[in-house]
Order: sequence, then structure tokens, then C-alpha cells
Amino acid sequence: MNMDSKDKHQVGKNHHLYQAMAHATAGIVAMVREERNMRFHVLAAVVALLLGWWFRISSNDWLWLLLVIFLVFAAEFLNTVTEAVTDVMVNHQYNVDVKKAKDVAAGGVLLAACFAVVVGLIIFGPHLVDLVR
Ligand SMILES: Nc1ncnc2c1ncn2[C@@H]1O[C@H](COP(=O)(O)OP(=O)(O)OP(=O)(O)O)[C@@H](O)[C@H]1O
Repeated sequence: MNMDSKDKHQVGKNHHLYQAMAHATAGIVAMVREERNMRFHVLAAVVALLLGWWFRISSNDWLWLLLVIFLVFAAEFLNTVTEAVTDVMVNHQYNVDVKKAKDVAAGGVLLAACFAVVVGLIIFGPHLVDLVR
């Protein structure tokens, strides 16, 4: 992951809240810019949010929807961290432990995405059935 910022040579701790926020924001921007899967998750989240608005879902449903959206995002962020750290550790050479770490991280994203699909079906399924009736 290439996270250019004006502090790109910084290796120590952040000194101000502003600096910490700037680096955290750079991380989010880099995820969306550089990770194709993340862009897909964002698109899916936007579609789900628009459907929620269109079908006027309940507060309880909004909570579930927001929970699964952020769960998938968090899993994808951890997946990218795992890839970046392990790639540096083995300098892109084949390594069985790196394979396990990457496969497990990817499995976490898959599980979160499956959970999101199930929640989406429970929330939107009845609305979509009503729509086609
Ligand atoms: N250094 C490595 N050593 C062993 N196996 C590796 C290594 N790098 C990648 N792999 C294998 O290749 C798979 C895909 O690798 P990686 O996650 O880096 O690529 P990717 O397809 O770009 O992932 P994503 O789409 O999540 O960004 C891993 O799940 C793992 O099985």
C-alpha cells in the first residue's frame, strides 16, 4: 500500500491529534483508492443505504445494516494490513506462515460479507417480495 502524505518520512509517534487524524484519514483514502475489493464494499454499502432509505426501514434495521457495513469495512482493513505487513516481512517471497495469515484474513472478510448478505436478505427480502407482488 502506497500511503503518501506530507509526513511520509515519519517513523515515530504522532505529536498532535490533528497529525493522527490526518494519517488515519490518509489510510481510509488509500483503502478506497488502491483496494478494488474495498471499492466494491463501498458500492454495496451505498446501494444498501439507498435501499434502506427507499424502503423506510425501522431504526432497528438501520442499526443492523450499519453494523454489518462497518464489520465488512473493518475486516477489509485488517485484511489489507495483514497483506502489507506480511509482504514486507518476507519481501514477496513464498512463505507458508504468510499464506496462512493471508488466507485467514481473507476468510474473515468472507465471513463478514456472508453475514452482511444474510442480514441484507432478512431486512430487504420482505420489502422486495412486496415490490414484485
Ligand atoms: N508471500 C506469500 N507466501 C505464500 N502465499 C502467498 C503469499 N502472498 C500471497 N499468497 C497467497 O495468495 C493469496 C492472495 O494473496 P494476496 O492476498 O496478497 O493477493 P490479493 O489477491 O491481491 O488479495 P486482495 O484481493 O485481498 O487484495 C493469499 O491468500 C495466499 O494464499
